[in-house]
Amino acid sequence: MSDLPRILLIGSDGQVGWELRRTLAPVGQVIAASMHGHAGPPIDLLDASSIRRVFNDVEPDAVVNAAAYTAVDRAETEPELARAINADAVHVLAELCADADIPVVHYSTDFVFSGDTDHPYRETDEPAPTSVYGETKRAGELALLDSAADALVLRTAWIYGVRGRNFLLTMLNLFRERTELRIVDDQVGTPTWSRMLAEVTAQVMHAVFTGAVDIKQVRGLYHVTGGGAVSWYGFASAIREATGNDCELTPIPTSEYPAPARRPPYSVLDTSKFRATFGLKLPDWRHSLALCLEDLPQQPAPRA
Ligand SMILES: NC(=O)C1=CN([C@@H]2O[C@H](COP(=O)(O)OP(=O)(O)OC[C@H]3O[C@@H](n4cnc5c(N)ncnc54)[C@H](OP(=O)(O)O)[C@@H]3O)[C@@H](O)[C@H]2O)C=CC1
Ligand SMILES: Cc1cn([C@H]2C[C@H](O)[C@@H](COP(=O)(O)OP(=O)(O)O[C@H]3O[C@@H](C)C(=O)[C@@H](O)[C@H]3O)O2)c(=O)[nH]c1=O
Repeated sequence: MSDLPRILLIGSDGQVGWELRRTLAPVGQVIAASMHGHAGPPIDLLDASSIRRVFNDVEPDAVVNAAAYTAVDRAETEPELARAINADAVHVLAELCADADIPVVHYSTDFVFSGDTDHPYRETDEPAPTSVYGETKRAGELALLDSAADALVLRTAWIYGVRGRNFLLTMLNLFRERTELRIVDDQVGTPTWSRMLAEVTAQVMHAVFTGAVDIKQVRGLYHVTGGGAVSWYGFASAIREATGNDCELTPIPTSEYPAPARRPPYSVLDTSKFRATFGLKLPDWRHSLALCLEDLPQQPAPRA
């Protein structure tokens, strides 16, 4: 039997969850729960009894919840499903973690903000979500922050990586298929590498387990993204440049890319509270993009 603390990781097949499996391994004994139970117990966040059963079987020393309903456009027509996963299930987790008196880490999103601003959002700024996804994620934040649980709610943004559904992989696929792409240039945020987020999460968990920080003192809400800011067009251009693709990119306004869900025009997050509390650096998005691209199994060949 390992003396390491037992970490119940929920959503271990998602893009962040998959990275957390590796980064949390030196910090604790990771029990990787997921919908389909590939690497650990199956769990269905739509079923409170499933959450309670897994929790009681695992007897965790901490919980990390990386599961969520993340289909931003589809959520507009499936609000009940999005709410059940992003808010109701989190409420159940909050109660379980509070009763067991164990820490819980949870992720939220820049989409809790309207984006009608031009300065980086701080944790003290009032959320005003303009999409079902954003609304349900805000409800999930409150389920933890208003509970007695020792919760760390990490609000992040624009996650990409070598796995899962994300903008980087979408662009690399489209670069192969198309000669021209039109990309919105009036939504500004900060791309965040899934592995970087998983690494800082592990460092925070380590600090909590070793007592380097007192969870009772630091519990609460934190903004955690890469550094810097860019539009989706700027991000696509950087990916194109770094991978030597010659697909032509045209900047367009959001009005020319209609979608069911409204996205915030400006959702840069001020991460100074997180950096100061935990003494951690958050690399600039360009730096992380370069590291992530090194890790891609296959670079698409530039067209001849
Ligand atoms: N992606 C992004 O750009 C951003 C994400 N976030 C937040 O970060 C966190 C991680 O996101 P990310 O890794 O991108 O998300 P993914 O969509 O990649 O992964 C989410 C995981 O949750 C699982 N899941 C969905 N429904 C259930 C359910 N009913 N029971 C159990 N598991 C379920 C999914 O399983 P399956 O695949 O089988 O459906 C999937 O593996 C989330 O809280 C998200 O809201 C915040 C900001 C930006
Ligand atoms: C494919 C494509 C997208 N776009 C735009 C649409 C959209 O405004 C933007 C990003 O599109 P995506 O669908 O990849 O990303 P989107 O679902 O908006 O991403 C969001 O996901 C959720 C989960 C979050 O929490 C957010 O932080 C954010 O990352 O790019 C173009 O302009 N042209 C294109 O060809």
